[in-house]
Amino acid sequence: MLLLISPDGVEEALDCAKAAQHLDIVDVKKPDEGSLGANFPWIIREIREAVPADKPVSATVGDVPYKPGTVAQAALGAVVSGATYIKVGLYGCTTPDQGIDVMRAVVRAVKEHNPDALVVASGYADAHRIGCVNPLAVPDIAARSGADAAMLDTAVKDGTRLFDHVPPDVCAEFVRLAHASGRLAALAGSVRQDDLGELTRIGTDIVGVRGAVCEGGDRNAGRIRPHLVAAFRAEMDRHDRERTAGLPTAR
Ligand SMILES: O=C[C@H](O)COP(=O)(O)O
Repeated sequence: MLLLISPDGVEEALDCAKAAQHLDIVDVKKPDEGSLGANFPWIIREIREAVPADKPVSATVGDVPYKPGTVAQAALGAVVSGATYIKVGLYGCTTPDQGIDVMRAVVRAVKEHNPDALVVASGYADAHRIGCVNPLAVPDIAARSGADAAMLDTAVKDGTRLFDHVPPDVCAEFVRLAHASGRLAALAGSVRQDDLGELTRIGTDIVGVRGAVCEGGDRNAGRIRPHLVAAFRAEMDRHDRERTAGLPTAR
């Protein structure tokens, strides 16, 4: 399982760089603009320069409306700025067809610029609270649009978590559907260390976190701390080892 960490700007990205050996992807977002809020192109560039070259930088394009042209341009901005994972939150898409329209436009805009960049279609575990597309529709949206990964995060960061909205057996189905079409499955949403056993067991490819590696577990007031990133990674590695050894993934 890969670890994606979301700093809120250059200063926190530098802290991520200090913990670079413990993480796999640095994810640029602007939390005060939403769960998948988009940051400025120059911040993506600065963060790309600040983190080691062998660590991919991801950028969120926002909690986007159903406006394929607008979103495609934003996605191009992210990839031009140096991101190689482009994440799109399908906030304003109420049907799978709308999600596919948006993601097809994004895939074309991104891959024409950089065929190696990965496009991530993200839905929301708490979709029922915001009226957007059902979480289990996201793997099919990813497959039919040519995106590389299907993801879930939470839209409302109020302390509720991924498994509060989409229980582990449904997340397992999400992962199964993504893998069935050859996509990666990424899961996030106030994930904590004690969720890692389940996330490992169901075969999650990428886990995304912020709050769990911020001081006090507070994604807003707390800052990302390298020692918390290291501790989170150690727990991931423990579960990975147990899974590889065929042991039950204990908490
Ligand atoms: O993409 C990952 C998100 O930023 C997760 O943030 P969170 O762990 O605070 O919900």
